[in-house]
Amino acid sequence: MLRSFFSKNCAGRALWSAEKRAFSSLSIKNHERVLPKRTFFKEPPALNEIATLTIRNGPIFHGTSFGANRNVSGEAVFTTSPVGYVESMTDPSYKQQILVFTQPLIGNYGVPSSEARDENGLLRFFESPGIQCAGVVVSDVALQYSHWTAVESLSQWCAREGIAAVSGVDTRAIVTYLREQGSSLAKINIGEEYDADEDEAFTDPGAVNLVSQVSTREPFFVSGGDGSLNIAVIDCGVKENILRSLVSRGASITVFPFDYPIQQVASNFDGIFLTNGPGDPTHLTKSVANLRELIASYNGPIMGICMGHQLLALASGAKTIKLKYGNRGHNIPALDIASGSCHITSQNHGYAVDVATLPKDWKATWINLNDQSNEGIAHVSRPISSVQFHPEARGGPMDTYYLFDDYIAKAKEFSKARAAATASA
Ligand SMILES: NC(=O)CC[C@H](N)C(=O)O
Repeated sequence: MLRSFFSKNCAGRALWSAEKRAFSSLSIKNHERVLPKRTFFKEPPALNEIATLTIRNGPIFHGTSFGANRNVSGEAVFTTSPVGYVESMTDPSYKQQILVFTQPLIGNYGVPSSEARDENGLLRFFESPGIQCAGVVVSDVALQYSHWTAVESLSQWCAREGIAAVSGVDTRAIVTYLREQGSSLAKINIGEEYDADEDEAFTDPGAVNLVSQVSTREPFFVSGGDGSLNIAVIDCGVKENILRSLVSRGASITVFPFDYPIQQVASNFDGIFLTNGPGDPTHLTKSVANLRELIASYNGPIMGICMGHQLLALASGAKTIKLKYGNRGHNIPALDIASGSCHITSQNHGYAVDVATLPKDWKATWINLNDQSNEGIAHVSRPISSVQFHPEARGGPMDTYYLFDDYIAKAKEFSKARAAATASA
């Protein structure tokens, strides 16, 4: 039975009516994240203009612009992914970051349509409705493109979305600097004029709650399977492929804003899922407090990915740390401690769980074989676990897809147990 809670406005938001069926598509809008309106720009790409990447207290790189005629600021980070620039750039976890690609040629297969949907009504090619990073830096951009899904070039896409883009710089030198000095604040200026010393022009994404900028404003529902398996997703900036991975396995999902008091409605669900998201997890004090109550009161399976992993760790009482330059790529080896097997994983994070601070009823389950940082935790006796890497991939290898199968199996088991308990009550 759905409680009247749903009809209340618990976080200053209008929620759907309790009188309607709990998870019916009649009661809430299907398949749409409620996000601030996107602004599109009409100007063509600023091609052949000088573009300057200035790293705060660091080197300055002059190249050529191929995106919007706008100056941007953010945190410069690098990714070693050879492909998947569309997926990376639309991943909300890259919010306010300037993404440097180590792959020398980017853009050669163009950009697919943002409108395309799959059979469940989810975005087909994008990980969110549009570009999330602030800017991109590449060694060489392909202005000519060819792919059956492509509708425009990387350059046209960046211009339309107001994203600054630089090519013709030595990305090896940038990456060498970032590896030695750590992820750094940076800005991209288009045109001849730039002021390397103008400190206030550097915005620090680590200083603010970025999740509130990318999480859905309202809960939404996506129907999957026969409707009997219901998962609640806490959206910290969810990648569409997390939603696809749940729905394609037969789950109906209700996606909640990041700070929603999930512990108050959790008993309606067969499992809770915590998503990826941008920025420093310690800003999300409300979400952590909600999770702490959830863990204390809910017996179903809880799974977290990346930001979700870090939030779960904070809720358990552990701490997170900022890594020097993070892990971003599609080729990162992670060891499953229990089985002793190594999997190649997709990653995008700057923070990590400090495994030394894990309370005794939690254990580390995965380790990064490049830098030995934590890649996963689990509760010692309950079906609660999370991973730092991205089992949903997109882009990247699908080696750890099976973690979704395991989670869905646990949710089905819990669903049966719930049904049996209700029947005998
Ligand atoms: N992809 C993610 O969820 C990233 C988590 C967090 N923002 C970090 O950088 O560590």
